[in-house]
Amino acid sequence: MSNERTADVIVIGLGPGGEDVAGRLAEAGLDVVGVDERLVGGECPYWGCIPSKMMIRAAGLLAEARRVPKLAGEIGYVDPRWELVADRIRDEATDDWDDQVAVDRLTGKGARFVRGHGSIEGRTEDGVQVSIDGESWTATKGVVVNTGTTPAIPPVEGIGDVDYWTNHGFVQARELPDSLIVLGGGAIGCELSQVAARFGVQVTVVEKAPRLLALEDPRAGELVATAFAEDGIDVRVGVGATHAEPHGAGGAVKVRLDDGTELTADRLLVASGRAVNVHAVGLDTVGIDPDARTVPVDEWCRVTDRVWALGDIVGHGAFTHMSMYEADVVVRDVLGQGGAPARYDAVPRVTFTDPEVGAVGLTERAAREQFANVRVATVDLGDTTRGWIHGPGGAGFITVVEDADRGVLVGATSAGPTGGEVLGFLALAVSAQVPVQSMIDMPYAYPTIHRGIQAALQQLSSAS
Ligand SMILES: Cc1cc2nc3c(=O)[nH]c(=O)nc-3n(C[C@H](O)[C@H](O)[C@H](O)COP(=O)(O)OP(=O)(O)OC[C@H]3O[C@@H](n4cnc5c(N)ncnc54)[C@H](O)[C@@H]3O)c2cc1C
Ligand SMILES: NC(=O)c1ccc[n+]([C@@H]2O[C@H](COP(=O)([O-])OP(=O)(O)OC[C@H]3O[C@@H](n4cnc5c(N)ncnc54)[C@H](O)[C@@H]3O)[C@@H](O)[C@H]2O)c1
Repeated sequence: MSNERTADVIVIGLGPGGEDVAGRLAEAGLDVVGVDERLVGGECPYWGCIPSKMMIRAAGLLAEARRVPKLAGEIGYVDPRWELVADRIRDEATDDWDDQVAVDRLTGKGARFVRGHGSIEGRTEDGVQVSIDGESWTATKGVVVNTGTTPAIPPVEGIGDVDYWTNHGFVQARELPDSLIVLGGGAIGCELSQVAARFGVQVTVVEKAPRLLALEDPRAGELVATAFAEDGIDVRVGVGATHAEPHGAGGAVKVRLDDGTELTADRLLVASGRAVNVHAVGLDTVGIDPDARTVPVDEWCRVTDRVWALGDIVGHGAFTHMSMYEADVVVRDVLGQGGAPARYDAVPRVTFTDPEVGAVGLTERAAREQFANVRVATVDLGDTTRGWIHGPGGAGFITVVEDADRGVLVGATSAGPTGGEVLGFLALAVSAQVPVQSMIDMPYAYPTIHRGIQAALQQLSSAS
């Protein structure tokens, strides 16, 4: 029996990266056990990226339809139907939150799958000991941890009495409320606020930082706030919630803000960041501070000897593409294949609001802290041919941040109708350290939005 509870590698948590690691190591011939207490694939396919982008696709169509009268004629009354989105999420995206396809994909690659709670118990000479729902297992070669995050519920008095939503409640909703207070104006808060508003919900966003998307270029938050005003969203920035309480039937809520304002709505959506639970997965038994906000790893995603961690918990960008990027690093390290270790100077990210906000590398502020000689230039899309042609929905900008001593970009933001796609060029430029002069000297197709990159680069020589 004990052999059944021994494997070469145990992967605890099968988010996008963990699933990839387990499958690839099994395909390479290792005896791999993948453990997940919920659904194989993690947050992204069932409650994150994919369902939220399905919502955004639908909400974007509504917004475009409403722009038709300004540019193309009459299409009549646009009547949003949330049930179409809810059905598509249930039937096409999540199989009604059933992961059988993903389990079969994983076991088809040769891995074993155990549904349960995994936790590291410590290390012995035989390997790393893992408890799976209380049963002891041994991983002779090592353990990979990809357990992700859970919503961080802010210390707002009374919030525990409120029947609030996190992303899970919103994604699984068959009906939207008439009104919604969104706590947090980061990526989740902004994307879901705009979806709700475009489906007719009266939305108020409360963000305690001075602006929306506070970690990005300040122009991005201002641009999104302007778009939100057009969507009828009430944006309150620089103010946090201090108290919340139920306010009638269902999930109705009353929220008090620290400026004394009281808001009421049919539902509260908490989107105020995410938390890592080191203790729950036993990383404290291998030396990690149980109160750590992220799990420190080296450039090969090693926590310590024979323990690797990847994805949101390592804190180098809570994105599916970073989880997959780190998965590749871990697979190569476990198999001793070498290659490039992880680097984080060109992390791309896109907030899929309309306008989309794409960014890579450093913001201007972060670059000025790191480099002595920084130049920054911004082009407004309205001043480019394609942005001007686009008309309604075409607002945006491209900002480039240069380390002038080396003549390379160290950061960039592209916000606009295709901000996430334009980002591809900028991400390559930052990652490969392409000389700014060679990007200025090349031709750019006309009239494209990405041609605005050249205009921004040309301004760098006269920028400071
Ligand atoms: C609404 C929303 C929208 C998003 N949109 C995007 C987007 O557009 N693009 C993007 O790149 N990212 C997006 N993200 C972020 C993205 O979902 C995560 O970065 C991604 O899922 C990677 O996370 P992860 O690899 O750390 O693991 P996760 O996806 O968090 O999965 C962790 C897994 O570990 C399991 N687990 C946890 N603890 C244990 C345990 N002790 N034992 C066993 N199993 C355990 C969980 O059940 C889960 O299945 C979004 C997130 C949200 C919430
Ligand atoms: N398009 C994407 O790639 C995408 C989409 C959604 C989520 N994500 C990932 O998921 C992660 C979590 O998203 P998130 O939006 O929850 O976190 P976040 O950290 O991006 O934003 C949370 C916001 O809530 C605010 N906040 C915290 N406490 C508050 C309070 N008491 N009152 C008012 N505001 C408060 C913070 O100031 C912050 O701006 C992100 O870091 C992102 O990496 C990515």
